[in-house]
Amino acid sequence: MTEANRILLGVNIDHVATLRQARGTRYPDPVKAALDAEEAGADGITVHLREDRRHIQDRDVRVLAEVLQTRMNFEMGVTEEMMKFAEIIRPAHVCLVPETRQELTTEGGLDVAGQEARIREAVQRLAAAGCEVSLFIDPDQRQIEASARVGAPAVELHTGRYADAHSPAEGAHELARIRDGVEFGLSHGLIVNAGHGLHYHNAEPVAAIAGINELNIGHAIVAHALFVGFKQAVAEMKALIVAAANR
Ligand SMILES: CC(=O)[C@@H](O)[C@H](O)COP(=O)(O)O
Ligand SMILES: NCC(=O)COP(=O)(O)O
Repeated sequence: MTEANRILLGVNIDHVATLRQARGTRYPDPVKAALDAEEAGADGITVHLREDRRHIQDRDVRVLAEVLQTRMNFEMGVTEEMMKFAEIIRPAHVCLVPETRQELTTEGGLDVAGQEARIREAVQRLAAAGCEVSLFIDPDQRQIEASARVGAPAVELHTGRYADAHSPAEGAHELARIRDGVEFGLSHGLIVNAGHGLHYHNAEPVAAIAGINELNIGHAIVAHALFVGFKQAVAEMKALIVAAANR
């Protein structure tokens, strides 16, 4: 019997909170979504506490830290406010992401190469708080090398350009960049995750890349959950990526 290839699914619940914040209600509760996701096979829960608090709120993160059975992947911008918050919450994983106020969603990867001293200091502070740090970067050799140099144990490759490709040729080109990035990251001793913009029709080729550790997927799961329920949406995505990783 051959051993199955392992691939983890991190479920991002930000957009459950987006729906709640649209009306300032108490529902839908991202904490309930997180617990349902765990029951349905999520390996971790991802939340992005944005500086403008457009979706996830501080309280959501505090409650999740107390109730999650799996682990939290806390996405944050590299600001002193977020650093202090993470040092209090001490999530198992912290993913450092670039953030700009006006963006609709995270537009590109973190420029680690352009600010190594600042990112190194953040990685060291978070590691001292017991967090495993990953850096959300474009699949770019220069950024991967810089991520290894600053001492991050993991990177998450931004799959947005692949997801937004306008033609099959562009999609294939972006997928090849991700595949090369995974190989390059592994050769530098990094744990390599990926995510952003992945959905039920484009996640399989990424999941099939050998050596990839985890996919973080949110918007598409939340959208599908409207029609099939949260647990079913998570279970379908998990089955899809596990099958792709073992094909
Ligand atoms: C960093 C990242 O890719 C996720 O946080 C994703 O962007 C979901 O949050 P937003 O849709 O607010 O960007
Ligand atoms: N880091 C990517 C993530 O958490 C999920 O992004 P998306 O699936 O909501 O685009």
